[in-house]
Amino acid sequence: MKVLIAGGGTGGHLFPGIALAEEVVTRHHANQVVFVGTERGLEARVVPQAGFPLEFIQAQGLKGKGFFQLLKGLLALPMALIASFRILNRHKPDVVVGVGGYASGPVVLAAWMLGIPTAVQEQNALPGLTNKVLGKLVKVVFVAFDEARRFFPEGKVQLVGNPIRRKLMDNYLRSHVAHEYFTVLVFGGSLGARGLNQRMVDALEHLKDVKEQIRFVHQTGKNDVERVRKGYADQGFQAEVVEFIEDMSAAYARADLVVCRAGATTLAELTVCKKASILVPFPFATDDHQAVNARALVEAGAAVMFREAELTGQKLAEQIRLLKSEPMRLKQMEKKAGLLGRPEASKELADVCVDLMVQTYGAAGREREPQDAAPKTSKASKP
Ligand SMILES: CC(=O)N[C@H]1[C@@H](OP(=O)(O)OP(=O)(O)OC[C@H]2O[C@@H](n3ccc(=O)[nH]c3=O)[C@H](O)[C@@H]2O)O[C@H](CO)[C@@H](O)[C@@H]1O
Repeated sequence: MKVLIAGGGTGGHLFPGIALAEEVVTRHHANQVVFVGTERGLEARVVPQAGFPLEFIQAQGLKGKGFFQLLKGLLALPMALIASFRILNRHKPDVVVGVGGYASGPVVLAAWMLGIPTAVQEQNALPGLTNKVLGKLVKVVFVAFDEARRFFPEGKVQLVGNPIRRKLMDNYLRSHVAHEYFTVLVFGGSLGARGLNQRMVDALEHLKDVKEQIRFVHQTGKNDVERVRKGYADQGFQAEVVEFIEDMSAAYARADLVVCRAGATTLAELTVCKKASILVPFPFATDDHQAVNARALVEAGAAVMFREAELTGQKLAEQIRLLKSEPMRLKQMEKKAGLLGRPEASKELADVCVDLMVQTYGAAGREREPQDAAPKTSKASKP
């Protein structure tokens, strides 16, 4: 089976795609995955690192950018479609899955026009514009929140959760590694969050009395690392402050408490890794979708949420102190987070991809050019 995954931009869109890709290629040695993204997205760095081929198209967003940006985006669409047709004709995928982000729209649209089976994966409780439009065309819409169902045609929706990268899945079985100090992991989605960085630095002066008992691992995003590092140092706290955490699995495993945004992929990871969290949704997310995402965890008792506008450093410090002082409550929150986890999401997505391929091309998949074909011996047992 060959799956083409389109989209990316940020980690929240890309990493569920990587998780699906990992599942597909581990199922059978002849299975292949190719990604299509944009040169300015996170995929340009992460996909090659993960060992998957990546094609680029030039694509732009259409929503919320003003009239000229909209016009620019619309004018760029025909070129993006032509590039997508070329890529699809070259790779001849059995299934195309859009994960959101700029490249997703044109590639999934082109695949649909060519009669290739298509699906989209919507990570959030409130879908973005592209997925709402594509949802009308594709065969299957994967959602992670029940709230997202109502935006898509009935009968196409499959509620499977957000796929989690393989390395993070290790935490499903072993969510803690031994460590000496109470450890707080602070991160602001894949790009970091200045607002959250500031609140955390402001909180430190209210945590001085427990500074010997507490450690921080803090991801800042670009251009804020020095300022935040200095913030911890000035107050005498031990903290690992980095721009981006490559190994989130290790970071979660060490964390007793997570302070973060409420991006959908982050939340899926918190539940699979069974982590208690303080959530501060990104206040400018389209339709406030991060707050809606967060609600599921808050209502289940797995997290507490603060709106950024109402969160002072002092309030954040009080909440950290409170949770640190109540290990039983933290354990309960972890348990409740775990109950929401969907560790099988990538498997379920991959199963549906196989079904889509079989329905359209039969069990052997599409005929390919010899250099691209699966080894002869394996064809009978595909996928
Ligand atoms: C500002 C914005 O619109 N953000 C959106 C974006 O968020 P964003 O890209 O921030 O995505 P999420 O918070 O959902 O996921 C972040 C991902 O990045 C990984 N990670 C994070 C930090 C780090 O240092 N290293 C690392 O690997 C996390 O493990 C996770 O896999 O996509 C999400 C999923 O559609 C949406 O819910 C968010 O609202």
